[in-house]
Amino acid sequence: MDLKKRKRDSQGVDKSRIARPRIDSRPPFGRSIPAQTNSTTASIRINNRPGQSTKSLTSSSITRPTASSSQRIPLKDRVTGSRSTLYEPTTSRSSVTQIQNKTAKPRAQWDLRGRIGDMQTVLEDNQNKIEESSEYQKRLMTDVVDKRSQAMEAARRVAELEALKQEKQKSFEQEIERMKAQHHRDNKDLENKDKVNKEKVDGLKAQCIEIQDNTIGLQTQLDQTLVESATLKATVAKTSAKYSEKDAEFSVLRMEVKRLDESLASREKALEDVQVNLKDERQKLKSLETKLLDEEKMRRKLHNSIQELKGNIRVFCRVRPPVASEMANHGKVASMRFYGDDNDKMELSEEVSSTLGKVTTKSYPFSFDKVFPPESTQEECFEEISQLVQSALDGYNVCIFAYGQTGSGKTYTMEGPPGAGKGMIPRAVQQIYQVAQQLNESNWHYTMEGQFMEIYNETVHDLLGDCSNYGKIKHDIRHEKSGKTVITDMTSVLLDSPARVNTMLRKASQNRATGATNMNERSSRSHSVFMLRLNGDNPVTGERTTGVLNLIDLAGSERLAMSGSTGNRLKETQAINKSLSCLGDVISALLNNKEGGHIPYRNSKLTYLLQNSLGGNSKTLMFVNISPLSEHFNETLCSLRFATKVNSCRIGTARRLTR
Ligand SMILES: Nc1ncnc2c1ncn2[C@@H]1O[C@H](COP(=O)(O)OP(=O)(O)OP(=O)(O)O)[C@@H](O)[C@H]1O
Repeated sequence: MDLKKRKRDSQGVDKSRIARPRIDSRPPFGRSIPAQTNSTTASIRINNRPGQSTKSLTSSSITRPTASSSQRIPLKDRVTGSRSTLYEPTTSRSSVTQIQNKTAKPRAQWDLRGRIGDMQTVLEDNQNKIEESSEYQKRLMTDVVDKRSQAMEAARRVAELEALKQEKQKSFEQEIERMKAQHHRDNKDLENKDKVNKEKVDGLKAQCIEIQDNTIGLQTQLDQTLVESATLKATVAKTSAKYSEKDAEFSVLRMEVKRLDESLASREKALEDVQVNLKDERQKLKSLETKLLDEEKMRRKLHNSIQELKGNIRVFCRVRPPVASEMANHGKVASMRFYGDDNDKMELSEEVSSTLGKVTTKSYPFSFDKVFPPESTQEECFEEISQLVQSALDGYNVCIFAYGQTGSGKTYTMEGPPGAGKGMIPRAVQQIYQVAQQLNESNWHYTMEGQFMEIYNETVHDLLGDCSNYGKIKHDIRHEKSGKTVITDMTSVLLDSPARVNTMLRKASQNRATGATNMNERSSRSHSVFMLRLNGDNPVTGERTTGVLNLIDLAGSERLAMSGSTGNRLKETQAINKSLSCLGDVISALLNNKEGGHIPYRNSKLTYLLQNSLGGNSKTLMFVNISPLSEHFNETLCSLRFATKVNSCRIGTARRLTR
């Protein structure tokens, strides 16, 4: 049923069902219902809805039982479709006849009594039926009431269903709207996704193209690799062939190895014998080492004895050659003669005119430990002093001076130009390195520290320090009880290679140049002292030594009268002369050699600095440098006389310094 029709019907009870139940034309009894029975009316009031008019049901609208039916047939409820519990009356007229037929024969006309009796029976029967019908009607009425309440219930249910339907419809519509909106959004999303996917697809296409390009490239590489692979295969085949050859060679070698193994076994046997011999040899070597140490000690002792025999203070005289500039200026060379079996004598001579005008030659003979004529080389000079360097390594204090007038060759002798002409300082250091290495074999290990200072106008300057501090720091000299001389704030350089010495000399030269406007001038007017401290350590014997090698380039020794100086220069010259004179005094005092006698070391900075190198425990060598020119004759004479004085000085037996 469509919704509209159902809505219309929901206004009241379905009249088609209620008002027009299917009427069975058959009477409910076995015979026709009498007319008076039909006239029986039952009025039923039906309340469809509040406010609706009450409709009445007549008996005609009630189903009647068919006349022919003698069965009890349940009536079907037309509204609910369920079977009714009402049953029609079963008694009928024919049944009366049947009773008569069963009980007796048909009554004769005359049998009024019998016939009245039959009629009474029929009457009673009819009365029963009427009662039944009345009850049946009552039941029908009850049934109608039930049906009506069912109809109302059904109508209420229909209304509820209608409301539910409305509600559902509304929710359906909302759901449809929501779904439409969702659908719209989904569409949008899909469009966006589609767009993104398109972009991705485009990207993938581009990648695809790139991959295709790469694939082509790789294909090309693959082709090349295949070609290379083919080449390699060919190479492998060749190598395999070679390998076979080598394998064969290897077999031969294996046999050789086997042979060598056998040989090795025999050699191992021989080695064992050698090891036994070696053990013996080691023992011998050990005893030889001990012997060597003893001999080294003996060598030192003998070396020192020789030095002592030679004198702990020695004087060498060196005459420099005339330089080119002097010859160009028509310089005249003084007359000198060098002689003596040991090249230890020289004679200066000059022509002297008497008051009568007679010219005679006056000679001045001198004898020193060694005399080096102008042609002597640096190497020859060093040969003579190398033994003193050895003494410094052995732990003695050694002092080597260069004394002479300005320009006599002191700096040349001490430092010299680089290369073959190098002077005593670089040669001494070089020898020390060499000897120190040799002494390593006798378990002696040496370290060297160098200090380079200048004494100018009785003030000590550090030539290895910061040049900006030059002349600003006051350096004090202290002598420790151990015999070590300490100069405060003085730079000390570890000289672990000969190259370091050259660097150090350059630095000293630069600092000297900084301190003076004219370097040559300054070097002439100051004493420079290179102090090399040598620390030896022998862990085997436990011996430790400290030797000091002092190499001193003295200031020009020219006399005050000769220098013709004034002002500052005069002051400088006085300071130089004082210090040189003090040096002479110290040497004279040492010459007197009185035990415990006063030695005036403190009278000058130079002698105080060299106190420990000029005393009894030291070895001193003085180079007297002289000029070959006759114009310097008198100064040369003075220098040689000073040197002779020094040479006659015999310093007491030297003592070795031990730490
Ligand atoms: N044995 C030598 N052989 C060659 N040239 C030398 C020799 N001795 C010195 N000379 C040269 O003589 C000149 C002066 O020498 P040097 O500067 O060493 O003298 P000096 O005594 O140190 O002078 P100063 O007191 O001014 O320092 C220099 O040109 C130097 O090269």
